[in-house]
Amino acid sequence: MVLPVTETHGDADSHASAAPIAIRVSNLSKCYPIYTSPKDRLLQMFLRSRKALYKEFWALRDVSFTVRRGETVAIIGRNGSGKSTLLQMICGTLNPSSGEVEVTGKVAALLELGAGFNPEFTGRENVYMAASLYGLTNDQIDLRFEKIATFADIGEHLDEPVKTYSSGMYVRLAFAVIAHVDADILIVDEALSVGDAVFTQKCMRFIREFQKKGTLLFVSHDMSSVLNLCKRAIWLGNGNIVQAGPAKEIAEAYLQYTLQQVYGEGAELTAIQPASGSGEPHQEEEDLPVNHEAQVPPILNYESQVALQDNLARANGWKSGAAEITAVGLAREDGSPQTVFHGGERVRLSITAVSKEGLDRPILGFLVRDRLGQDLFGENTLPFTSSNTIAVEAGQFFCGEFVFTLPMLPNGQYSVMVSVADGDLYNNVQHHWLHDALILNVSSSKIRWGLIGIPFEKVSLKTTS
Ligand SMILES: Nc1ncnc2c1ncn2[C@@H]1O[C@H](COP(=O)(O)OP(=O)(O)OP(=O)(O)O)[C@@H](O)[C@H]1O
Repeated sequence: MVLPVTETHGDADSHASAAPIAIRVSNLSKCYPIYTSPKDRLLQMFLRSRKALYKEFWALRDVSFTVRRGETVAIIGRNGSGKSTLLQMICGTLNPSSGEVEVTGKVAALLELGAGFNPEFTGRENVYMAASLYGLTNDQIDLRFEKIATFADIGEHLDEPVKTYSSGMYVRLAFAVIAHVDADILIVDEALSVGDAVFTQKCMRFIREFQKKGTLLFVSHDMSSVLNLCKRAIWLGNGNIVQAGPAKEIAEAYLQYTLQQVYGEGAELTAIQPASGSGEPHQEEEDLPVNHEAQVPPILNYESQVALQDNLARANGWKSGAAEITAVGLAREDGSPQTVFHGGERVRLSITAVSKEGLDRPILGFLVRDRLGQDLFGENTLPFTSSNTIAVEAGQFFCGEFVFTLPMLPNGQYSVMVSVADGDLYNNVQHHWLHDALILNVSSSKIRWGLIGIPFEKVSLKTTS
């Protein structure tokens, strides 16, 4: 295995069709009584069912589907479409008006801020309370507490009442608990997005690991997260299933629907089916305008600012003890320090490590990941040094440098994973791996589409006969 190594992402869905059913939702409905005045609500208590002083509001109506063990299924839909209502009934925190939910296995949920913890209790007390609700004994919680606290990483706030927590701290603790209760089914919603980049990455790593064996229901308005994590999606609208099927198909249909809502009736959007042979380009390659100039300035100012955050001391990861990364830095190409960079700028990324036991063929590598943990780009020293490898002795420091053009990234936070290994292309051993040694904060980016931007040199609009 050679650096940078892509961690294996769970592909549980590929065998999902043969797997037993983990969640069965049958004709599930939830009706809320809506009173025009509080007085009517009171009066209704006396009248019981003799006369209805309320209107019925069906938050969910006759919803049925199954999820097999090992599947990751997205639940999407506009605000108020019934997603939380459905998930609360799957968790057992809300009773259905009719229909049934059958769940095989232990369900743990990270649903909306505010759910779950007692605000008057400290974080520590809430961990014990929440974990015991998930069936853990006090002894089991004692044994796992350190891991939960390390995952949450909220320091001394753990002994303060939860009501004083920021939303990020709250989610950190809530996720740390559900990650350590041996859940078979996880339900995660948008609440996750309030965490910072380091925490979100930690959660995504946990989720990807969980996907290898567990069942996941993932609620999101972010279609790129849905496509990245899920193979199947269920679209809810006004309490009904609008469409269910492959995530790509559903996400595209949902996107078209939401765009239609934005455009209104003035423009009707129709789905386009590819005609046979439509994959062929309309123009021969040689007809396309080619710009031969070496350095063409971009016609738009795509500049995005990349602010650097050294996270080495707080980075998550693991080590064997044979070698350790001691510094990671991003500087100008000439090596001079800088804390704010621009997309398209030439930069130098350096990784310094120390050998503890002596390494025959050290390798240093890095990988830049977006907030969902998707690998964007990276490299390791091996392909460049295989013909003149260096050996390092115990106690010796060594440094790998990578000079490249910083790509233009959409706004957001990115983490830089770094690692040190020893070996060659076919046989190498990782010694120190840090998931988020550097954080890149990208702002003012004009890049709107895709994971990475490119500078467009020529864009035109003209009429053709
Ligand atoms: N206790 C309640 N009493 C009356 N109506 C309710 C109650 N709880 C939810 N609703 C209504 O049920 C509908 C579905 O709500 P739900 O919270 O499930 O939607 P959602 O899809 O999760 O929305 P969001 O994306 O905003 O979280 C909404 O119209 C909401 O106003």
